Amino acid sequence: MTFSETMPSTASTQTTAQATAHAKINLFLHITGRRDDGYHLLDSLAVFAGAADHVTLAGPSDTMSLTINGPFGQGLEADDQNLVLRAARALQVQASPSFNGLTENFRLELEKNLPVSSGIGGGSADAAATLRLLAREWNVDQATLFPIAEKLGADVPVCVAQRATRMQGIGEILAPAPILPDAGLLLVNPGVGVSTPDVFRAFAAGGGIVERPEAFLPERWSTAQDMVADLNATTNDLQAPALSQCPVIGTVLASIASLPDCLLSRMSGSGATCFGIFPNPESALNAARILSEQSARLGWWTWAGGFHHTGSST
Ligand SMILES: C[C@@](CO)(OP(=O)(O)O)[C@H](O)COP(=O)(O)OP(=O)(O)OC[C@H]1O[C@@H](n2ccc(N)nc2=O)[C@H](O)[C@@H]1O
Ligand SMILES: Nc1ncnc2c1ncn2[C@@H]1O[C@H](COP(=O)(O)OP(=O)(O)O)[C@@H](O)[C@H]1O
Repeated sequence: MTFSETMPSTASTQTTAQATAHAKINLFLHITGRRDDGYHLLDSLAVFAGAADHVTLAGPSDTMSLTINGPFGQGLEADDQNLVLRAARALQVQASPSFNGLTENFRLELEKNLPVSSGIGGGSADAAATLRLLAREWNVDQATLFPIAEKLGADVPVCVAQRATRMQGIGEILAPAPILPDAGLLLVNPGVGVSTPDVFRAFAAGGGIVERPEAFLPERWSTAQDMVADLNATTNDLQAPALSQCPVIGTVLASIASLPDCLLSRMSGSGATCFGIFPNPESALNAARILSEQSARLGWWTWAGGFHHTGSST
């Protein structure tokens, strides 16, 4: 983590620790099989955007507690089901034998900037950020976080790593991904939550798994154009089923595709957030400016910038 992610100082003398929970984007998502428990096997290239939530240790407390603020905080309960508290408690159990005078309970604060249930793994990223943050505080080795992460959700392990990763299985098999170019990224969410189970159900009902050769990925992409040339041979298998549940996704995809310099327009995860790839962050910001009148009128959330290039622990 960078210094600014981990140790911002408050106005008072107290020092707080913070971790950044970057949005996960599935640049492609192929469904390759199904497990006996009904979960679908994936082959996906997960990358991270500059857009992020923030989790802060706001001070010691009698119990592990959570407050939520930020533009998407309303409607998200700070209860035992919140992935921040679930992650904190899961790690607490593992770390407890070695507390030795360390603070065991914290007031946690979540700044919720990412739309909820939107295919960019905000809850998973929050859980992963909480694990990384408390692991630092309690001197827990980051490598031991992965088994805990897996139990919290299919996307949590990749969010612990928080670097471009090829994910397989249901998200527990992680392999290195190509080094990414300095491409531009535009995210657009139409403000409609999509149910992940419903989208997987619609996928199965719509014909299910397509046999195809495994996607080819090089060691690096030097330009956004090179990356998109390879991504054009891939798809998001959940896009059509999500569109059948939530037709506005089609409008979002077409709007992104019509923007100047857009190289690719696609949905992330189970939706409804869609992304556009642009030659560089400046062209993505320019595209967001052009879209701003339409997105304000329709109540769409947008974010423009680049990839988060650094892994979580650097
Ligand atoms: C589709 C992906 C791709 O990265 O992203 P999101 O749309 O969530 O961002 C993930 O695999 C989502 O993982 P996650 O968000 O943890 O899913 P969960 O809440 O555990 O799953 C909700 C439900 O979706 C179905 N499900 C989920 C994942 C999977 N590989 N196969 C499934 O069939 C199951 O019915 C499961 O009960
Ligand atoms: N901190 C959190 N942020 C977002 N969602 C959360 C959080 N904790 C629990 N959830 C629940 O997790 C589910 C998935 O949320 P999210 O990760 O935003 O979806 P997606 O992976 O589709 O973007 C939602 O039903 C939400 O209520």
